[in-house]
Amino acid sequence: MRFICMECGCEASGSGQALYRCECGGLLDTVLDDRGLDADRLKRLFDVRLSERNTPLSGGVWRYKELIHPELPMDSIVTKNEGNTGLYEHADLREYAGTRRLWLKAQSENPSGSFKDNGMTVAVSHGLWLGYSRFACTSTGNTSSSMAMYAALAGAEAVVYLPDQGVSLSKVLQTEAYGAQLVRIEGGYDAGIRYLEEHAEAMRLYVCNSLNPLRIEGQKSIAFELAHQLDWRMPDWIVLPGGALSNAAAMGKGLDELKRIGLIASVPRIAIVQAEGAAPFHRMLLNRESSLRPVDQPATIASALHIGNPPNWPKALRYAIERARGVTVSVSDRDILEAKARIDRSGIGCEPASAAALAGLRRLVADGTIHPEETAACLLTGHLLKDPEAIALSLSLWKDSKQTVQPAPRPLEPD
Ligand SMILES: N[C@@H](CCOP(=O)(O)O)C(=O)O
Repeated sequence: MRFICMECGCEASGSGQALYRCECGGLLDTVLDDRGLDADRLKRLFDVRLSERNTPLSGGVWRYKELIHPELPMDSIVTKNEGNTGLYEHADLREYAGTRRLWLKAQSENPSGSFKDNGMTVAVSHGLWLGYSRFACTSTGNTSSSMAMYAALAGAEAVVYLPDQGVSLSKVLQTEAYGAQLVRIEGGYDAGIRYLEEHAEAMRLYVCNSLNPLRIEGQKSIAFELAHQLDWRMPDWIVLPGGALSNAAAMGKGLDELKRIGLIASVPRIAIVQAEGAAPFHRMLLNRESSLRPVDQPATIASALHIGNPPNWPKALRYAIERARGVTVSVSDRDILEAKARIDRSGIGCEPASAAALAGLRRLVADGTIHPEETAACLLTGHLLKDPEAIALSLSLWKDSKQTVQPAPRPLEPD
């Protein structure tokens, strides 16, 4: 696997070592060697693997191993057959969004309840291959739950630098239940990333946050599985929530590779939806700025979007905006809760961050960016049970909006 700096273009090397950033400070990106990859042969291979049950390559990530981590030895793979998640259509949600067709890809059905598993199985497997036995992250709760689960499966140690702001209690409990050691830190996710960048190497900790390029490689599988489920014919738009922007970066990179190999005919456009109180990337593009100005105090009901300084913005810019002709939009917490209530009542269900995708799609159709005749897929990133407080809030919003004065029952007339 080759690691190239996004800033200076240098190739980073360091055998047996975890690589996150170049010496110049730029993010590292991986380059897929697509020589010899034949689209028809790959399609047949992926179909065969899909038809198998409970083999390491039958899951929705490692099924696409050739496009994710070709050289990783099979005995380093730690997997729970993650991916293989549902793709749903629901008439009420399509009507609410206003598009001709709408699919919802429920990464919330992953083993730890979020899309993080797609990337984490790859990051942890790669770390084990390099010889690490201690895995670390900072997190608003989904990343830590996922990392703790895979570390426990591998019999390794998990250390979580837990922010004292913007996390959901049930996600923290899930992380602890998988046996992770929790170290409280002051500040939010952004402070945690700064801490790990400074100290992880000295503590021989393998960092599993999405600034680790292997996380992005794993998350590309969401694009691959979506394409596979739709028989390699993609919708016009893919709409996803933007916090740390790993999803946007991975989706854009995955689509770019699918197109290059000839597995899809064209790259769908990407829409990134940020919460109004944590929208530095949207603001940067809106103001045509060339670099991101962090939001000091992110504020949103969507715990997974509680991020003011998304580390992956250069990758999201390259892959989701430039190569996938992407757009950004921001939505209010109220919009998020309203969309969440609809997704929950459709029987699919999700956490608030995921609902931002549907709220954003509705906004983009209303403002004319997306045409009603176009088709879209929204990515649902986390499970409904991840954030119980938000369930209560969206339920009361739903009940208020539906409250009508019931006519008093009439007494029965005697015959
Ligand atoms: N929502 C995330 C925050 C971003 O984490 P990362 O894994 O992309 O670094 C979380 O669950 O922690």
